[in-house]
Amino acid sequence: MSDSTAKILDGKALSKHLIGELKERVLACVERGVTPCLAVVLVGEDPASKVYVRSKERKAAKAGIATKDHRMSADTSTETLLGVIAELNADPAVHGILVQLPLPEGIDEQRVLAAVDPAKDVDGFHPDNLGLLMLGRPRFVACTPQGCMRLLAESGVSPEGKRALVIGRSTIVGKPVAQLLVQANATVTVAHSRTRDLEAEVRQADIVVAAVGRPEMVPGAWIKPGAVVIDVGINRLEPEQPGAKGRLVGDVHYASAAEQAAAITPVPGGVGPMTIACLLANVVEAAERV
Ligand SMILES: Nc1nc(=O)c2c([nH]1)NC[C@@H]1CN(c3ccc(C(=O)N[C@@H](CCC(=O)O)C(=O)O)cc3)C=[N+]21
Repeated sequence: MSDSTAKILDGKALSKHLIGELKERVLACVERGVTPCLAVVLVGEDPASKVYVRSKERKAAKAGIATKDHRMSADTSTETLLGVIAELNADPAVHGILVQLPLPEGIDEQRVLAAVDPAKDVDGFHPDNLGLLMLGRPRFVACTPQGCMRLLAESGVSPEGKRALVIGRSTIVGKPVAQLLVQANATVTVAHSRTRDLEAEVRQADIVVAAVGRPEMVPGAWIKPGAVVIDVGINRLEPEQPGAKGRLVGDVHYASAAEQAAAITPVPGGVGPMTIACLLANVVEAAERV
């Protein structure tokens, strides 16, 4: 018998609400003669990336944000890509620049990310913006970590004084979300592939942020009763029938975790849509600063 009482942190609904709220700010920009514009740079043919990019562009349009698409072939050189970024940096009509990751093999990702004008770095991946976050003076904060914090706020549980566990230490999610949790006065542990006893860490955590990209790796039985679970993983399982589409699951086993947790994000419909809403909010912020 399931006695699931977990509050479902509905990222899809919340992101709709946030994008709706952006419309007014976009209008205020437009009245000053500034139409917020996001340039999206997509290198190569990764089908999943194409889906994300399309979804971003559709939602941008809903908020009244313009988008400029730059598709480049997978064999593009780092130099050519740097040239495109220099043009976008210099273009006053462009307020935000997003270079879709991962970049194809052979492109120097660090050089590319560092080349984006930090004032247009709506992904928050430029070393300046990562540094400002570390200093507690954030300018652009990476979108997925921001989305996680927004969903955590939605749970009604304050991170202050709580034990927070971040599983994963990537530059785009794990590290920045750990930093945001520290700034929210949580006691933060970062677990990763070399962590000796992940189960023991999870069992102690009042807040779990899972960002490893391994389908259902955290069983619900590990979740401390009353914890808040923020699941960043978006993993597509092998389809049950050939030709069918596999199911999307998170890094946490949702059904069993929902029986333990006070609040939990679903996959899909949790962190993913919030990432896009936060990206668009960053674009509007960049345009407002002009
Ligand atoms: N520079 C850069 N910035 C990014 O923010 C970035 C990136 N590169 N590369 C790829 C990842 C992935 N990403 C997602 C955003 C939303 C959903 C999303 O909304 N997913 C839906 C499900 C979509 C589906 O059905 O496939 C959901 O979770 O409900 C997923 C993935 C942003 N990324």
